[in-house]
Amino acid sequence: NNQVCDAWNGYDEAQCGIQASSSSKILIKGGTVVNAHHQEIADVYVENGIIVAVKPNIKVGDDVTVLDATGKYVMPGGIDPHTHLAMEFMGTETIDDFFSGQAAALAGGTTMHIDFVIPVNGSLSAGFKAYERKAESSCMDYGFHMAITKWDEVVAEEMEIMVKEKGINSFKFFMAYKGSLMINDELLLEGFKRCKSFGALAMVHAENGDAVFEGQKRMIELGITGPEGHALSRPPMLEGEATSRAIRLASFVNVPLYVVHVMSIDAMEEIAKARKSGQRVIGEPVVSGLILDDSGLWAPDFVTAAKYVMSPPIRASGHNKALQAALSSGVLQLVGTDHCAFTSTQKSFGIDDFRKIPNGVNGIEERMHLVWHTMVESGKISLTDYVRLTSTECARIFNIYPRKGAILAGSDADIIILNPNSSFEITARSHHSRLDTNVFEGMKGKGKVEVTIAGGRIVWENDQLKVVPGSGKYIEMPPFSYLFDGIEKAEAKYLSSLHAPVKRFNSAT
Ligand SMILES: NC(=O)NCCC(=O)O
Ligand SMILES: [Zn+2]
Ligand SMILES: [Zn+2]
Repeated sequence: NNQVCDAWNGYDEAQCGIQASSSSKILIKGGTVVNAHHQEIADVYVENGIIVAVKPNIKVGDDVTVLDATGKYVMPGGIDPHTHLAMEFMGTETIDDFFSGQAAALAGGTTMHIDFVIPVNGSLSAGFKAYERKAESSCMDYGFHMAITKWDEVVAEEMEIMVKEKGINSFKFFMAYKGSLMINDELLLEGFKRCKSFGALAMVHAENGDAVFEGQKRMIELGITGPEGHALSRPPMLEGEATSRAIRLASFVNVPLYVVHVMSIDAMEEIAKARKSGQRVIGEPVVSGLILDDSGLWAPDFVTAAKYVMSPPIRASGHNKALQAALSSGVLQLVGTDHCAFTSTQKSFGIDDFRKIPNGVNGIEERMHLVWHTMVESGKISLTDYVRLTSTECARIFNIYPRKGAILAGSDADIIILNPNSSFEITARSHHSRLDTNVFEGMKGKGKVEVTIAGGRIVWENDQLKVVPGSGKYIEMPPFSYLFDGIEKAEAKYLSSLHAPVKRFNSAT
């Protein structure tokens, strides 16, 4: 039973059985295998979901599916560090659930994503349970970050359980969304301290939520109620301020920091400054911020303009190019999507008031193609950089490398074959998300993912998806990634620097 399960029309679990075992042995022949630090012409042999060998001229028997990759690139499947599938947000729920969002991802060459668990009434364990259920229909591997939306002793204890028992090694703190997800600096500090003690990565949505609230009031008072009011109410300076504050507080606590969806030069420059000073700060741009500018938000018709509403907002032209440069120069380290899909009907909740437009855009299916087109085709980055930015660095940061993010013997068989001479075109008509719009509508480019292999199964070939609900695995992510290496030495140095003034003070009194 090897059914094609249609993510748009839903799927019939009875029909979408476990795939035939014929694809459990695969040989990819003659392609250029690209890893983050090396590329070579080699064959890749896969058995039972694992890469068994990577070398030239592998000979196999008749029971093996052979894919010819001559003239093409064989690369680790993309890992998207930032998605929101089946997320309840702003009075509604994202249209892509774990099945449809992942099917779309696979069609675009992404084979793993990390989604954000939102606590239920502040409870991390209730949130985790809810997301376990949401993810039951998964057709590709996934991991979880956890959001922290309130603070008390229970939350502090549950953080430890999440890290030690549930495979979560990162916590996101929202500095925006006043009145719902936003936390204050006191909570941010408490959370950072806890993250540090468990070797978990602290992540921030960096916008000054109080100032955004004020900005929104100003817009409404001026009679600006359309989608453009969204961008006008939360300018780049508010993203820069929050990024700087989070960076300084992380430095104060001496914990590594990950800034999600870096959308502006203002935020990027704060990250650049901190990294230059030696602080461990990771900056994640998302594909919408890298590629688009804010012109769509000014479209005269609401449906078009509202589809671009996300937070922080898509910025004026110039920010995107600066973020691309920061990515190629190493100031920013990996690319996510923040895939958070709301239909035009859902977006129309805010037809009279931009504050009610559900925030979020698509990208999970488009990221690999758009980063290829914008960064590799244009000569801004190398092939190996492409693999690092779309896959390997994410695996390293979240401590699952080299199981993920590499084409090496022993790694999971999550592989794409990209044809640099073939082309792609993005339209809502043909994409695999359930969304009825696409913020990248009409974009075309060279370099197409022709085959996706996830967990050793060929799930995308000849423009056809073959996905099996329930086949995706939850990937536990252990704490203390490389970002924590040596951090206690820096701490010891800091503490010893305090001794001199303390001694001076003691001898004077
Ligand atoms: N980014 C956005 O607009 N929606 C998703 C929630 C978040 O990441 O802030
Ligand atoms: Zn966010
Ligand atoms: Zn997000």
